[in-house]
Amino acid sequence: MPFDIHILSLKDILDILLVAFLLYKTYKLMKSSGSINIFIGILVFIVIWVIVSQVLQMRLLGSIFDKLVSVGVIALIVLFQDEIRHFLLSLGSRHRSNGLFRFLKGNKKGETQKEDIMPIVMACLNMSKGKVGALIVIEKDFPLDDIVRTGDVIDANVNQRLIENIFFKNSPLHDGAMIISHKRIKAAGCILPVSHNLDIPKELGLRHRAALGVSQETDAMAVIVSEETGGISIAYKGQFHLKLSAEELERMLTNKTE
Ligand SMILES: Nc1ncnc2c1ncn2[C@@H]1O[C@H](COP(=O)(O)OP(=O)(O)OP(=O)(O)O)[C@@H](O)[C@H]1O
Repeated sequence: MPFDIHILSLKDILDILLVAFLLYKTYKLMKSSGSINIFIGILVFIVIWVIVSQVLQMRLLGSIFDKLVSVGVIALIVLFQDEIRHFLLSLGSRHRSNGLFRFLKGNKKGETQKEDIMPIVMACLNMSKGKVGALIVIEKDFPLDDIVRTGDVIDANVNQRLIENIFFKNSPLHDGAMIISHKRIKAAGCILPVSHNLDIPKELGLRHRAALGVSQETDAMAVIVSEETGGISIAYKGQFHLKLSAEELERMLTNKTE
């Protein structure tokens, strides 16, 4: 068979770059959801498959691997439905609202009002001083109605004293998460999906895991005040931003980090 010399065209380079980008995105997604070993396993399988069927051209083993790959795609979709949903969500939400929070919707693009986030910032700072544990989830484009249903609906203005009151240790609603949407405290005492990421530091317990979980499955931002240390952290897009100062918290909430 004559050797086919093929000069790389611009399209090929673009093709390679896109595949590299997709692989990188998949790697990051798998890492944040704690499925990195599965990702490495799949890569190893693909390499073996390519060697067996393309390089060595072993027909019998190659055809078995081909069959496995065609069934495997469906298995992967079932296995990674959450990750795929998160990936599509992050692709979609990037092109909408330019990072403005849904609870601030109603403001024009780029007009995030400081007074809208200050009650949250001030409440978190006070709860941090008093070591009152809190978990506040701010909805963006992905609707959190299913999560709201797990708690008690409040539907009140975002108000510093109300936030502190809800998380006060003996309050009936202090357990679980508060959901803020459309500039309103929608609900409290809500149950969030817990992240199964194995890389989460041991000292971070369920409150932090739940915050990371919701940030992996939706595009919401979760603010955590630690009951143990008083530290304020944010989970966003499957990543922790730990031990934030007041300025950092304010900056992240006004979404200047985007
Ligand atoms: N799935 C969940 N959804 C919402 N809230 C949760 C969930 N799991 C735990 N919590 C909240 O976290 C609290 C338990 O926090 P835990 O001490 O395990 O977490 P932590 O991350 O170590 O935080 P802290 O630093 O405040 O102790 C529970 O009382 C509850 O209010």
